[in-house]
Amino acid sequence: MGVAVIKLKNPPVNSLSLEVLTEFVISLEKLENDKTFRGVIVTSDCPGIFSAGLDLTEMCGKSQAHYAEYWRAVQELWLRLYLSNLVLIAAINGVSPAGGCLMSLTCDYRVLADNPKYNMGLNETLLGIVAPSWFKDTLVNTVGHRTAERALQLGLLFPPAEALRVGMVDQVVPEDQVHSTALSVMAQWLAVPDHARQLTKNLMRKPTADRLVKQRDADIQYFLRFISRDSIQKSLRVYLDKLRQKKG
Ligand SMILES: CCCCCCCCCCCCC/C=C/C(=O)SCCNC(=O)CCNC(=O)[C@H](O)C(C)(C)COP(=O)(O)OP(=O)(O)OC[C@H]1O[C@@H](n2cnc3c(N)ncnc32)[C@H](O)[C@@H]1OP(=O)(O)O
Repeated sequence: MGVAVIKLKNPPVNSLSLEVLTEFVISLEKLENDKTFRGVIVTSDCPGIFSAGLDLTEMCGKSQAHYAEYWRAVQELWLRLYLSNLVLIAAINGVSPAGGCLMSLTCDYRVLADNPKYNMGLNETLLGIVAPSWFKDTLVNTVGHRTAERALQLGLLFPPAEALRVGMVDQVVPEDQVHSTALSVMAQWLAVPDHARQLTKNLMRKPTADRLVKQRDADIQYFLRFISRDSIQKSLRVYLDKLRQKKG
């Protein structure tokens, strides 16, 4: 039925490095241009981890030029995914904090594996950073304003039952059924004529995407100012050190 599977593979935690973001955009563009494909299942090849989100090492201790290049790549992937003409279904087979959650929120439908460890949410505040307005918009468009307001301020990571309850995911299924469920949901979405579904998707999502498109450069400058602050760099270093020391 013209369905591709994009399996993220950047061990150990599928962090969204500049390279991963760039390759993801290229793969998506190829699929968009190949008319034999109408849908994509986005999933992970890293056991237990859908994606650890943006790569913190790309946002810490690097040059301004690097931050700018990285942020443009984050924007680009979000725009491509959010406005994709393809049906995108996230088969979430692991934990998905922050950017990992955002990636799934850009999809048209989310199937999450029923494993209490597989938390998802925008936890940026717990790192001492702030989810940008377009991350916020994506969450609001999915779960509504009040749930998003509370989740964003508290940096909540929802276990599967809670994620389902607040509407962050559409279905929670046993782990071994995530892929087959994504495939059967895909069949339902592909039963709708492409042009009508695509125009409707655009109607729903373009106003949100346009807000970023209209001020992409300003958004990059905003990010640069924010991420370069000593206090923010310090928060990121402390968080990364905590992650690294967890093992030792
Ligand atoms: C005035 C207002 C202004 C507003 C302006 C806004 C401007 C914009 C501001 C900036 C916005 C940024 C938005 C950020 C989005 C993000 O996505 S930030 C990333 C958030 N991610 C996380 O918090 C997840 C962190 N990771 C984990 O919790 C765990 O690693 C895990 C995913 C649950 C997996 O656990 P486990 O299997 O136990 O693996 P670990 O041992 O923890 O990790 C293995 C190695 O991987 C490294 N690592 C983990 N996550 C990341 C990451 N996101 N980036 C880079 N590296 C990561 C970890 O350090 C380990 O490394 P080593 O010890 O070197 O092996």
